[in-house]
Amino acid sequence: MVLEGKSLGYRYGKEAWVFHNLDIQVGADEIVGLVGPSGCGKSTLGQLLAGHMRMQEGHVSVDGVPHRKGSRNPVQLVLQHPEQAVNPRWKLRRTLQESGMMDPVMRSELSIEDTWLDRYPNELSGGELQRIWVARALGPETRYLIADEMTTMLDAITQAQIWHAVLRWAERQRAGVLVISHERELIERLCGRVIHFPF
Ligand SMILES: Nc1ncnc2c1ncn2[C@@H]1O[C@H](COP(=O)(O)OP(=O)(O)OP(=O)(O)O)[C@@H](O)[C@H]1O
Repeated sequence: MVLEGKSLGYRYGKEAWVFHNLDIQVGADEIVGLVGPSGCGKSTLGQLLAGHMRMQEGHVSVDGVPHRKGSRNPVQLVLQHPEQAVNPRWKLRRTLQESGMMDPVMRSELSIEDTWLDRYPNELSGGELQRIWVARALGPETRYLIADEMTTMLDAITQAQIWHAVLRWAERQRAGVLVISHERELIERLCGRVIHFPF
């Protein structure tokens, strides 16, 4: 079981290629770090693996099947700014319900309080809203999580809580996680394998 990108290439418009002929694998059950200098293409790669951008070269497969982003994407991407990921006009209960993610265990592990669910996104703090985004991403159909600077803006306690919940979820679900981060300590603590990009 593996999330696999083969011979990937991407360029924005007529700009130079960000990368070319790139192969990457993240096994289910694996926590893999992706590190590299600013601008080298880590976020671009994350978007391609999650199917959020159209491939220009190569292909991505999820557990041996070509990746097609449907209503239940098995590859979930969580970024830094949750306010851009949720519908500002929906109360958060609806946001979680729409994703089929009302699992009380997950909510408890992420310390999501029931009262938050009756609020709009702008009525929560950044850290509270990020927990909602993470909960939404970790549904039963999710096979791989791509965490692109997912906890960078958060305080140490919230960071630790979120990662603790993600690691427990990954273990239960036998899911793979790709951790994109500039924080070396975090990568060293979490990841069994680290990919240095560009490679
Ligand atoms: N929408 C865009 N249009 C044009 N160029 C872009 C766009 N998004 C990113 N780029 C360029 O593509 C390259 C790779 O960007 P990307 O965000 O993938 O890098 P990164 O490694 O994630 O960087 P950082 O560590 O700073 O987040 C950079 O040179 C960037 O300027």
